[in-house]
This record gives sequence, structure tokens and C-alpha cells, in this order.
Amino acid sequence: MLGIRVILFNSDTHNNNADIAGRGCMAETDAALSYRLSTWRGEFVEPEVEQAFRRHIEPSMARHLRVAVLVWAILLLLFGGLDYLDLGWSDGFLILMSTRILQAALLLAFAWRLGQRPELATTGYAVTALEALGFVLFFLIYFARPDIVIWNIGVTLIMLISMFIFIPSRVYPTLLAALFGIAGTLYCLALTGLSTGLLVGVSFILMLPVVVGFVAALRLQLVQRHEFALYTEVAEANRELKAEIERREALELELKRQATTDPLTGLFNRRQYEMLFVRERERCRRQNSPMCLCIADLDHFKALNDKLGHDAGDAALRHVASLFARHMRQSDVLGRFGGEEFIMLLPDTDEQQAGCMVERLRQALEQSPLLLSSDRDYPLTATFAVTRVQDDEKTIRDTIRRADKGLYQGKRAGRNRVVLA
Ligand SMILES: Nc1nc2c(ncn2[C@@H]2O[C@H](COP(=O)(O)OP(=O)(O)OP(=O)(O)O)[C@@H](O)[C@H]2O)c(=O)[nH]1
Repeated sequence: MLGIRVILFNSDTHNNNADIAGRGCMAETDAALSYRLSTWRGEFVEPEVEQAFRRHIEPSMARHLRVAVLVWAILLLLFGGLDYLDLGWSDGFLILMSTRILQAALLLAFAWRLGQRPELATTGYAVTALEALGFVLFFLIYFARPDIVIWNIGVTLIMLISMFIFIPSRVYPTLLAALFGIAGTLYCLALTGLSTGLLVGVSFILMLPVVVGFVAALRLQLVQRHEFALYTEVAEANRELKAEIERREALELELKRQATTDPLTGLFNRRQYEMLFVRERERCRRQNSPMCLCIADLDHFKALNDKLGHDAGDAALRHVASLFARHMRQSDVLGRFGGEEFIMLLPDTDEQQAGCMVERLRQALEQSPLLLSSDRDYPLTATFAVTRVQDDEKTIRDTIRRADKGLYQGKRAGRNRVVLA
């Protein structure tokens, strides 16, 4: 089962203790340490992990922030309509509308910049500065429209909670901007003559959304990071699993190849061509189709080995194997019978067709000498024996025995020929 190695700590002091304790432990602990979360900061303790998380959420955060900023800009301009209804085309309206247009323009510029640099959503204090500036311009309304002070306080409440809800993952910068907004609002209210008692009440009311927003946003930050840690763990485990599966598949393929092929020539080995013989014979019998078998034995191979060495002999075997393979059909089976002998199973082929095809092979070999590094050619020939697989033959051995006799005849008759057995 997958072990999730995310650890939540109550404070950085605990983290330090865990750090010290953890160093003595196994690799598992080391891996776990990288995902430690600081509950009071709502962030990963390790800066690299926090950065990785921020990069991960950056696109979606920037998208959400852009929407929030655009909605903010639209609302600002729409509220200008209410100003006009109350103030008409007056100086007060013009001042207010100018500040609204200025704010909206700043917000639109920021939304455009966010599209280009999404990292502004997660790093730096650009968002906080914008929030603070938004408050400053909002403060002007207290003086331009003292008649709607209650309405303004209500809007401030909504702004305070919205900052935490719609601009997540920046809980402390947001807290800073919110406290600035509250202080400024209280200062403006004090300047407009609000009594101390009422100021205390308003400050209490304004603090409420900040406390709720702060706690909720902090919780959200932790949950987001917890999910990220799990996601990273699962992705990593998946990657390892995939690599392991690929490694095993390659190993399986290699084992299968080794179990079915001759290592020198890459042709089917005895076990494999015997198995294929049974399968093809059954198929040909069902389809009432002829099948032939051919054995090819290189001529005077011992002399080649003796003259040029065993390596040249091996090269000759590989050369012949690839030549035969090139000249045979896909459906034919080519195997190494042992030593300098090759075996061919020719399904759906009668003696005459097999004789023609094998004669072509013989000629091809005769015309393809082994190229030696010393710029010399070494001529190669082989003797071939072709025989038809009989219906009553149960195993390949019966067929091979007959082909062997043909091969013996061919060798005795002078080699480099095709014998029908
Ligand atoms: N280089 C190399 N030689 C092999 C291999 N397997 C068998 N031989 C050699 O093949 C030679 C076969 O020799 P013989 O059976 O006397 O046959 P020949 O010399 O080809 O003579 P004929 O078949 O009568 O034409 C032997 O010298 C074996 O050592 C191999 O995998 N590599």
C-alpha cells in the first residue's frame, strides 16, 4: 500500500525537534520531511517545496485572480451609476467617478499584467499593494458621500471577506492589507466625526470578517498543500511504478527472446521451431495444405574455422542466417539446427515450390561470399535437403530423419546442391 508521507506539525518549534529526531531515522523520514507543513503559516516548511506548490497552482490562481479583479473593476464602475443618481452631474460626482475610473483602470492593467506574468498572483506584494490602494481610493468616498456611510461600511465588510475568499494562498499579505483597510476606515470615520463608542463597535464589526476569513483561508491553504503533497506522492509512485513495469516488460521480452532464439544468429532455437512445427503442421493439415521441411548444411565449414578462426566462422553463420532470412517468406520458419546446420519450415508449400525456393537460396548463398576485413572474400556454399511433411508423421524427428538422409546423399554427390528427399 502506498504510504503517504505528509506530516502536519503544530509549529516550527515542533518541526525543528522533528528535524533533529528525523535525521537519525531512515530514508523514509527524509522523504517525509520535505512535505512538512507549518500550521500557523499555512505553508510548506521547505522553501523549495513551497515554490514547487506555488508553481503548481500559479496558472489557476492567476486565472481566478483575474476574474476577481475584473469583477471588482466592473462593480466599481457600476456603483458610479448610484453616485450619479444621488449627486447628479456635480463636482462631488466627478471627483468620485474619477477615482472609480482610476481604480478600474489600475485593476484592468493589473489583470492584463497577470495574463503575462501569472507568478504575480503568488509571489511578491503586487496584489497587497493593489488591495491597499483600493482601500485608499475607497476612503475618499467617506468624504465625498458622508450620506452613505453605513452603506460604505457594509461594502468594506464584503471587501474584507472577499479578499480572503477570492485571493487564496496569500493569507498573511491579505491580513496586512485587511488591517490597513480597517485602520484607514476607522481613521476616516473618526475624521467625519463618528463617536468613540461607535468607532469601537465598527472596529469590532470589521474585525469579524477578518478573523473568519483569516482562519478559513489558512485552513484552505493547508488543505491545498496537503492535497498537493498527496498528489506529488501519488505522481512519484506512479512514475516509479511505470518505470518498474517498463523494466520488467523489457526483462520479460529479453527472457522470452533468450528462451526462443539462438544467441549467435538470432534465429529460432530448437525448442521454438519444434513448437512452431507442431502448430504449422496442424494448421496445414486442417487446411489440407502441403508443408515442407528443409535442412541446410554449410559445406566445408570446418576448413573455414581452421583457416580463418572461430570468430570468422561465427561471422559466416550470422551472414548465412541473415541471407536466408531475407530470402524467405514471413510465414516460413527459419531456425538454427545446431553447428553449421539450419532448418526451414515451409508451410503451404509443396515439394516443387520448396525445391524452387531452396534452389534460389542456394544460388544466393553461392553469390554472396563472406566479406573478410582483409578485403578478401571467402566463398560459401551449402547442401540442402528438402522433404514434404507426411500426414502420418507425429513429430519433427521423423521428418528430419528423412531430410538427413537426403543431406547425406547431397554431400556424397559433391555438395552445393538441393536434394529432394
Ligand atoms: N565458428 C563456429 N563453428 C561451429 C559452430 N558450430 C559448429 N561449428 C563447427 O562446424 C564444423 C562442422 O564441421 P563438419 O561437421 O566436419 O562439417 P563440414 O566441415 O562443414 O563438412 P561438410 O558438412 O561435410 O561439408 C566444426 O568444425 C564445428 O566446430 C559455431 O557455432 N561456430
